Amino acid sequence: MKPLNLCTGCRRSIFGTAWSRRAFSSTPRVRQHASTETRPPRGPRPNMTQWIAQRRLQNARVAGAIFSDPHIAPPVIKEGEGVAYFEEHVEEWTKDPKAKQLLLDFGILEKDRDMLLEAYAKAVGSKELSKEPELYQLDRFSEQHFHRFNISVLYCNIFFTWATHPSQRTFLLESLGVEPSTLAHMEKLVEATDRTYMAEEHPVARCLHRKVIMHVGPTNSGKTYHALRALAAASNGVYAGPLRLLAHEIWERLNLGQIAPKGAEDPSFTGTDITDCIDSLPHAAAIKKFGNPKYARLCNMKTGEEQKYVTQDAPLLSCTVEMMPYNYVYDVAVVDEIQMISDTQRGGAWTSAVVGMPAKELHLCGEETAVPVVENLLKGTGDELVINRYERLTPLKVEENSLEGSWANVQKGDCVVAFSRGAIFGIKKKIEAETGLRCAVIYGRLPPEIRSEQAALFNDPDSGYDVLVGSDAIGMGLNLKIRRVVFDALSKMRSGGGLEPLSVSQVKQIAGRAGRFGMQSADEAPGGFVTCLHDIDMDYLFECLATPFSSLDFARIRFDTDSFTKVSQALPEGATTATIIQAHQYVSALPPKLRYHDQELANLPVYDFIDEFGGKLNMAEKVMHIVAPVSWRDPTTVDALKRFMKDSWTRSYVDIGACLKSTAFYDSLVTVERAREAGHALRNPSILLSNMEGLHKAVILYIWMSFRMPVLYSQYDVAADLKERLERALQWSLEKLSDGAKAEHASNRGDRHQMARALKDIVEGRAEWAKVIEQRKGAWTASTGADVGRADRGSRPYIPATTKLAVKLGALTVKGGTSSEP
Ligand SMILES: Nc1ncnc2c1ncn2[C@@H]1O[C@H](COP(=O)(O)OP(=O)(O)OP(=O)(O)O)[C@@H](O)[C@H]1O
Repeated sequence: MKPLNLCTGCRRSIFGTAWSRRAFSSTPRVRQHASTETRPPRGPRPNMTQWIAQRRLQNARVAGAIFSDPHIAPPVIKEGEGVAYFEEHVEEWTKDPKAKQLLLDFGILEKDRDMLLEAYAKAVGSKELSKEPELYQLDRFSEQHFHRFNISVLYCNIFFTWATHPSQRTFLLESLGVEPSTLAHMEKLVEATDRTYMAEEHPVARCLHRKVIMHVGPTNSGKTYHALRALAAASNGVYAGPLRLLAHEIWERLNLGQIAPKGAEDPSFTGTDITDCIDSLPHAAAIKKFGNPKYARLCNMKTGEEQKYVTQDAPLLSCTVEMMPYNYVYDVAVVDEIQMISDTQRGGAWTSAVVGMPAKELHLCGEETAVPVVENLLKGTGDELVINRYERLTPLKVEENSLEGSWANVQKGDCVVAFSRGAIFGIKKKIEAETGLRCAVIYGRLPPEIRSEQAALFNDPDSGYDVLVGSDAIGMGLNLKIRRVVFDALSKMRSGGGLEPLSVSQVKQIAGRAGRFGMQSADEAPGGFVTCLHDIDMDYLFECLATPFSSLDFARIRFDTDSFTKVSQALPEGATTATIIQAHQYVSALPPKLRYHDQELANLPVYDFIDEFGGKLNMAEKVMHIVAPVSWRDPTTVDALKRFMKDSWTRSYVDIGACLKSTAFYDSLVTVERAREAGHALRNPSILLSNMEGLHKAVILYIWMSFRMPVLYSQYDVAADLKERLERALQWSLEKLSDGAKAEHASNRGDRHQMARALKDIVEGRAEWAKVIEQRKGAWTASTGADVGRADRGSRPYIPATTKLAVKLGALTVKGGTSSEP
């Protein structure tokens, strides 16, 4: 991105004439620029634009070291210079010890490996491969590589394509003397990893001629609104979003009739097909109080950790993208936040939905950036694509001035964005001390339920909370009444260490949360504002907001049990989990603009853990543990997983109490509960909070497992109780941090809670499930074999209620103690 040194006049033309509210009320002051004299009080902060330029230069200098050092970012290769780079650096890759070891791990004999690498380097160096750029997809070298390891992956990938191409066969076998068994082995590996025709992996979707409708535009432009109206009008359908918070919200809104179906404006519209029987529904009162009975739809909900069934055969389903069902044909499917298709850890779930969702009408909502990759994926499916583009519904204005480094300038309705938990609590403390305003907090480690509570406190004008301090977690899934977004900084810690600037997309997403349509009070002009704490960050803010979105480079793909099994069979016996995953990445032939999740490579040490602790797991269970929601950088959840696995060896079931109650994290919960009962203040609230957040993640992991291995992880109810206790304690602790705020507010939040209770009632009773479970038990015993046997020896196997219902609905197939869910 080129730095845009915008003068005031240019900014006006970009953001419109009314871009600064302060400009109207006061004489514009002379902007201060970075210098030692004007340095903000927090210490030296580099100008973002200069800093990015410096980092790119550093990256270019270390190009030679990229293959071996995972912490060095690959260089940015300019468009058109990719092929030259490929040819110039090939020898470095062929001599890289890690690349050599990898090929040995893949089962290539040392002698053959060295001959092949030498021949490959010669062939590339002599421009032989550049004559067929399409076969080797050499344009991949010009893509923007901000992800570690990618260049090494490309070299290896092209190496396999070259070595197994029929045109090389005679040369490699006869002239070079490579063993035929080595070539046969490489061919087997290439075949096992081949995903070139991934569209064909979804035969049900391929039988339909789908209409794919993309709703694209900036935040707050009504994209989801239009897609949801189509869903509310469909005779059956599914909504899939990135967060369980979002799945829950849409579930609530559909059941309560808060989404007007497409066509409701038509005078002949009489209501949905449940209008006649609304009075007999358990949530009739809630529908009448909180929604429009004419629009109410029956909708179930399914996330990784939670399932809510309003009725056995509800025509609609709201879920998280990973939980999308692929075994039914729907009339309408809505997939939200489609730009997440390139997410390095979860993007594969969006790719599968785009290619394989069996829906006659598939709505994809999100940023314009995703259009090219979706177009590319749909080339392989033959579906029809329609693109609807939207504009922001309310203006977003950039303020001319920063807060000049002072928290005293924070106002009611502001949302301050910072990028570490420590910074968030520090800022909250300062704002409360300097302004007397009260701050709610939202950050990624906080459970979604608590994030939602904190958002409700901020939105409620009578709660006593005026300001929100949050991380980029505010960027998605929450309807927030933000008047102005204030960036504390425009850089954040990268996962491998060190700071990195926020991307244009991140800045736009976060800034765009200000001035949400329909969230303003009647006396406020529509629209939102954005600024920074420090003057020095303002140029980068302007630059990001003035930069058009650049398209996503690629969509992500994930491995599944099938590919994992195939690849492990093609590798030498005893290949480690890490090697199986690397083979997917380094060998696989993919359609253009597709990449495996980076997560898989970043987590390699973690897979040793699966080998060490998961010795008794079968392939499907291994994959399940790999994709489980474990924050591998969070020692609490990793430790919890270890305890769960060890417990499963020694006991017939995983005892959540035995695993978690002896930890310091559980002690923190007890300490907070005692303080709450006694009405005492908290000592070290930050540590207590952090411990409880970790424990919450461990409990969520247990619940996630209990849906997939219900016999082994049999204490769903105990885990659910613990989760609720933790959420109450977390919420109370956060409120305690704001002395003077209305602590009792959370326990008496009026309508919102009434509505939540009413919706809880609509989930069917458990007696009916128990009957079904009895009927199914025989079949289970036969199919689960050892697992049920083990459970029977210990204690009566307990199947979580929600799993029972899912089984009853045929939504889960319980086999080998594991569901067939992703
Ligand atoms: N035509 C409309 N009439 C009434 N309300 C609308 C209309 N379009 C959008 N809204 C409301 O405006 C708000 C923003 O819309 P929506 O959530 O669809 O935007 P979006 O572009 O998907 O935003 P984001 O990407 O930020 O989630 C919502 O509260 C939605 O109900």
